[in-house]
Amino acid sequence: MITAPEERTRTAPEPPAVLRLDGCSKTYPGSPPVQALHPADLTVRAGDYLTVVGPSGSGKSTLLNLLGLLDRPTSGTLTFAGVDVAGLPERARTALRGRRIGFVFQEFHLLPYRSALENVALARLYVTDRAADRVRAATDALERVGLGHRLDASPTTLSGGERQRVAIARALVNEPDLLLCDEPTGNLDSVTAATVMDLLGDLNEAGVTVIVITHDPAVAARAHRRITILDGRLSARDASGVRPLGAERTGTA
Ligand SMILES: Nc1ncnc2c1ncn2[C@@H]1O[C@H](COP(=O)(O)OP(=O)(O)OP(=O)(O)O)[C@@H](O)[C@H]1O
Repeated sequence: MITAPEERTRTAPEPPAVLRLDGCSKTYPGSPPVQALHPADLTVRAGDYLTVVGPSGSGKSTLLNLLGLLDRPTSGTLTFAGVDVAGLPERARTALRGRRIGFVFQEFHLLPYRSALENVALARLYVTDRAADRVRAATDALERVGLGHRLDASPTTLSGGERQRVAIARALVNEPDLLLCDEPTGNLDSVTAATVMDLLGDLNEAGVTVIVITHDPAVAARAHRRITILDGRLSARDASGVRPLGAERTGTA
């Protein structure tokens, strides 16, 4: 079939949104209350690699807790994989989080008396009670992060970089829609940190949607999209610098 020129030049449709914030804000109660996140709009699409960078106290943890469905916004709507999650009951939010978001933290949070394989396989209890499936998926995930030869190793015998790889394998084991990383290199020396960031880049190249929250501009520079957070306000940053903010809202990124 001959394709009309206008069809050939038509741009590909945008990938689906994994996560959408529409006017999401967060105010912690107290006297006085603390507005940690001003109303913000943000869309994260399948295959994105996005970093949120900001100094201490700027609102990074507040945003991470919202993006990871660990907390609810004070106002606005938050949609994850097409589901409006702000009003979901806690049990449904926990299920969504366990199955569809992989978390990577600065402190690796591995169980010291379990092998690498067991640490990863345990996370798959969210999706199956079949032990053989859990072992297979955990083996695949550890191979994916280059640790197929250390399945039986205890985390206590692994280096910091290897521990973080196990944590990344654990985050991947349920094939999540989103990998959400909170200061993933915070406990690593700069050389090891670079290898972990290389791994996150490779995973993104392979199609994994990645968000990294960090105070480290070098880590942030790895991403295709960079969001800055300052005093609870988001702004978008790309190679050309800070983009002007949306006129109607200060937090459109
Ligand atoms: N539970 C809470 N109650 C009241 N205020 C809070 C609460 N949690 C955070 N805050 C305040 O909200 C603001 C943003 O805090 P947040 O922890 O999100 O920042 P952060 O960028 O993650 O900081 P850091 O890098 O130091 O961890 C800060 O002023 C903080 O004091």
